[in-house]
Amino acid sequence: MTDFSQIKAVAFDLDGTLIDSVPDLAAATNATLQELELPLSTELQVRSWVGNGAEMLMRRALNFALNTEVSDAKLAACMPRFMHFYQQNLQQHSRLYDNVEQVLKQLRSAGYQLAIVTNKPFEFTVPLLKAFNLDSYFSIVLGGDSLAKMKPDPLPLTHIMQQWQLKPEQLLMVGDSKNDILAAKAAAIGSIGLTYGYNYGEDIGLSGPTAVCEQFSEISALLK
Ligand SMILES: O=C(O)COP(=O)(O)O
Ligand SMILES: [Mg+2]
Repeated sequence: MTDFSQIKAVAFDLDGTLIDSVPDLAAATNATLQELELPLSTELQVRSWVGNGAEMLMRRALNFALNTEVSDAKLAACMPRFMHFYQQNLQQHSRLYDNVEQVLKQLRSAGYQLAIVTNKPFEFTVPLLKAFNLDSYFSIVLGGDSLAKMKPDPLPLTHIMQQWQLKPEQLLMVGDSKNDILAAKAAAIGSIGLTYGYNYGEDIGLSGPTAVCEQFSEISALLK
């Protein structure tokens, strides 16, 4: 039986964990591809390309559309367009997963400190949290570009442990992707893997999280 009794703080992933953001990410990806007169991506493809930040999403989309490795220069030229399109429609078609707000409220009332550790660029992270009225739950918010390295590097998690003076057994990572689980392992902390998210179409259980949940609501039973 997994023992989370020492946990004092929880770091949450964002895309595929709290928010199903792929519909808007796909729209911004396709608006960028359309401008370049390239073939468009399906939402299913974009689901399998999310996980390593906006630039990697666009790199994967361009590699597929061009049927070859995109040059760094071409990718760099496209990024401002993607950022522009995504900024315009961050929450048009995105939605909160079931019971997210309820569980966050419960955890805060129970005294847990909560953080966001996402690979999404920081400039989109806070507006998206605000759009869904979630910003007040988190006292640390880290985007993929907030520190020198993003998940699966442990740096965002070790940063939180330093900020909040936590031992590894006191911090838990909750996410949908192997990047979340690998970052947690590298930081020597526990993790919960959620099965409903993206994870490149792979089973999150294969990454070996401490526990696997099928629904966000199951987290409250693990953290009493
Ligand atoms: O934007 C991404 O690529 C992934 O974001 P996440 O780390 O919140 O899942
Ligand atoms: Mg995710």
